[in-house]
Amino acid sequence: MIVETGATALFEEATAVDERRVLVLAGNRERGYEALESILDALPVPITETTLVGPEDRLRCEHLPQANASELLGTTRTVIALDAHEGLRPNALGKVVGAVDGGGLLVLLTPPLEEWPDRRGAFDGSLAVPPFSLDDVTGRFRTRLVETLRAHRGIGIVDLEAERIVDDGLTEPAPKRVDGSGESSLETPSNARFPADAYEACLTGDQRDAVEAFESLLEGDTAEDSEDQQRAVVLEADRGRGKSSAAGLAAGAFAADGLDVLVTAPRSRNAAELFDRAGELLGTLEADATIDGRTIETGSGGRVRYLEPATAVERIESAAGDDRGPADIVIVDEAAALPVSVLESLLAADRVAFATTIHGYEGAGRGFSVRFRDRLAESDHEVIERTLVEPIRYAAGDPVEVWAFRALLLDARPPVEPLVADATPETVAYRSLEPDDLLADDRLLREAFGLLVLAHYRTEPNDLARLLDAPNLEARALVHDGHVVSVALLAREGNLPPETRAMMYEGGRIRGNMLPDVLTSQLRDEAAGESAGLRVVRIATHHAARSRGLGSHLLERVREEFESVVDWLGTGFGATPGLLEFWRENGYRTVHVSTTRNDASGEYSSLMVAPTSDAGRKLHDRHADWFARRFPVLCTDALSDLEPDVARAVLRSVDADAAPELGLSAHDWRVVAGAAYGPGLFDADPGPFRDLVVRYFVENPDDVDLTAREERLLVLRALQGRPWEAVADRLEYHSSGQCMRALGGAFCPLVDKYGSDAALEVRERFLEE
Ligand SMILES: CC(=O)SCCNC(=O)CCNC(=O)[C@H](O)C(C)(C)COP(=O)(O)OP(=O)(O)OC[C@H]1O[C@@H](n2cnc3c(N)ncnc32)[C@H](O)[C@@H]1OP(=O)(O)O
Ligand SMILES: Nc1ncnc2c1ncn2[C@@H]1O[C@H](COP(=O)(O)OP(=O)(O)OP(=O)(O)O)[C@@H](O)[C@H]1O
Repeated sequence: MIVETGATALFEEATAVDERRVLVLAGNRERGYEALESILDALPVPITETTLVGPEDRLRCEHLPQANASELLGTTRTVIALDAHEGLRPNALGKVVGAVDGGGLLVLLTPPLEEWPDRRGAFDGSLAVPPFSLDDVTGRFRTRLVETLRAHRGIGIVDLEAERIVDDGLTEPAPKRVDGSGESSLETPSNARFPADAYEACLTGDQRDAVEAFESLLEGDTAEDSEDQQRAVVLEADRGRGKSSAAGLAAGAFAADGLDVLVTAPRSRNAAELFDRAGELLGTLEADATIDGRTIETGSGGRVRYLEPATAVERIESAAGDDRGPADIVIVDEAAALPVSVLESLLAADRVAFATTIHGYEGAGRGFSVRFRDRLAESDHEVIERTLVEPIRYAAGDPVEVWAFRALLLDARPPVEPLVADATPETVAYRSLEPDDLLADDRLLREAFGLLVLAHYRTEPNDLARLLDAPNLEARALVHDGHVVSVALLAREGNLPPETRAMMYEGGRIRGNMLPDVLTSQLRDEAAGESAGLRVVRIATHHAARSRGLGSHLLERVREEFESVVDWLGTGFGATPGLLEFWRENGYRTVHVSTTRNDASGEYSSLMVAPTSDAGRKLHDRHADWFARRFPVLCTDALSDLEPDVARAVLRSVDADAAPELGLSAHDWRVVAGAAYGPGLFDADPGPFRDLVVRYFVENPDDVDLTAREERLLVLRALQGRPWEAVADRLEYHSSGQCMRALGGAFCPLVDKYGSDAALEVRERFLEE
């Protein structure tokens, strides 16, 4: 009874101020469900607007397991109940909170709050990385979560055991001012090309501006507009600012104008709001629209339809060069939740819009900003950006948003620039970021986590829990005046018992242990997990203090601290020439490049090792040899599309001692020298050329002087076997013939450097002529 009354009061307050509230039902799980059912009966919320997120489908409403919480991204629910009794995935909490409507309620079913931190759940199992066990996983993330639940406004807590409302969660807000100004400012822009109804449907000025930005995707937008100019619109906002709706209003306006709009999002459901707004607008415009699931067709021949990302990419790619393409306009919703490689492929469309969330789930989807924005800037698209700030789903200042940002550190930021601008290796102190210190010092935690989030493709709320609770992880930092300027996340790997190694070798899966896992299961080295290692999972330097040696200083200090207790230091990351160079400079050497692109970053991953003991050296040396040997064959197979500059940097980052011995016969040398100095042809027998190229890059001799263009030619033609025309085109040679001569020329210094007597004889013979 008291529970229903409390929940009703909380719900009424939420509705009155268009904010959200949280209700925690802490105690026995069955009691929690009984309370939840009576609350749902008491609240004036239809079952169709309620979702239960948890392991079992126990209520009559929609049900999702925590693992599928992504389905809620971009949707709006009035009540969501989250059952955390069998464990809580921090990512799921982030996604769930963002989907609750203003005037809505998030109900958390938890164990008694005092006991919750010590209760291990399914997510904790994922943190128990061998050789550690579940007992080694701590409960600090939940300790912190409980503290925030108790401390923040707008959160009611019920102790089910004591049948007591511990905190009613009411904030007793002042009655809302009725603000008419918002309405009047929403005028249709002058010279608008979309119908006025599209603007009148907007709820905030920001949303109106966002809709207006879409007008740039119309043909002939400006006097100087050329039809060929590619254009892109980027909408960024925190959750619930109405960006999907803005995209929907624009989509409706395009379709009313007879245009074909292709919408894609990670899941069809994520585009629900977009389709609702498009359909409503077309209804208002009386555009004779027919709606069939995720396809709307208008009387003027326009259309808005949803396609899965993979299908959308396929259609766009197969229509490349086609005048009309698969659609006039492509809209990508929840873009940050898609892999960069998919976003890049979507950029093949001439007119494209991306709507994306800045803070709010999956570690703020920083990938979009960190990697994709650069690629967008490099593309031929003229980009218009809009940021939506004013909240729509709930009122500004919503206490639940404040709580979620803090509890999951969704808005964590590195220190502001002036605090670290003067940092140099001489001014900083090296320190361990012990989980207890992070728990006790929220500023330190925010700075360190904020730096990791900003610098990396995807840092999620789950990573916050890992940082605080995973037994295999350590964090180290450089601090300047107490502020974090460089941070490294380290994982202990290897040191695995024989049974675990055998299990991996026989195809079993293991948590964590990225390097031993790949070296054992893919590269068939059963002993790879025996030695102890430390992998640098992530490293980041504050953007205001990069290129001053801080990153290198941090790696040096890490090495000093750990070299006597591990056999190797290692790392694995999306390979770019700059990063490969950074790691190489710091003594790490490549032993493997993944044979598929990383789903999130779109790059091939490079694995590097810096040995610190004899055992580590043996492990490194055998893998470096194997890698140098297999690389040329991979270049015409899985790595045939590796960027030439990455291939150059990868080979240069292999230990020079692993440079393969040249087993070229006298005849092989005559073929190579004949092509370099005489009339011979590379195409007749590419094998010996390849060996020579690998040897050259890995050994990286000072006395051979090839230009970057010549080296790219060696990669593209000699290693990857790409057709002459394509290579000539890419490297801007006038013709295939010129490209062939250039390749011969590039081999001359290699023949001079490595050639056997047979090779030098050939050279002399042609030089004399
Ligand atoms: C496992 C991983 O975490 S890999 C991912 C590494 N982290 C990131 O990419 C996040 C963003 N980048 C950063 O935070 C920093 O650039 C770091 C951590 C890579 C390097 O930190 P810094 O303090 O700048 O390192 P430091 O000054 O010792 O070395 C810089 C050198 O590394 C190389 N380098 C590092 N990153 C890049 C890059 N993206 N592009 C080109 N060169 C690079 C360059 O040689 C650079 O020297 P330069 O500026 O004189 O050309
Ligand atoms: N112009 C509008 N007319 C009617 N409802 C709107 C409008 N704009 C936004 N809303 C409502 O506000 C809520 C948030 O809007 P929307 O889903 O477009 O925001 P979003 O920024 O895309 O959010 P998310 O990041 O969660 O996807 C939804 O419930 C939506 O129905």
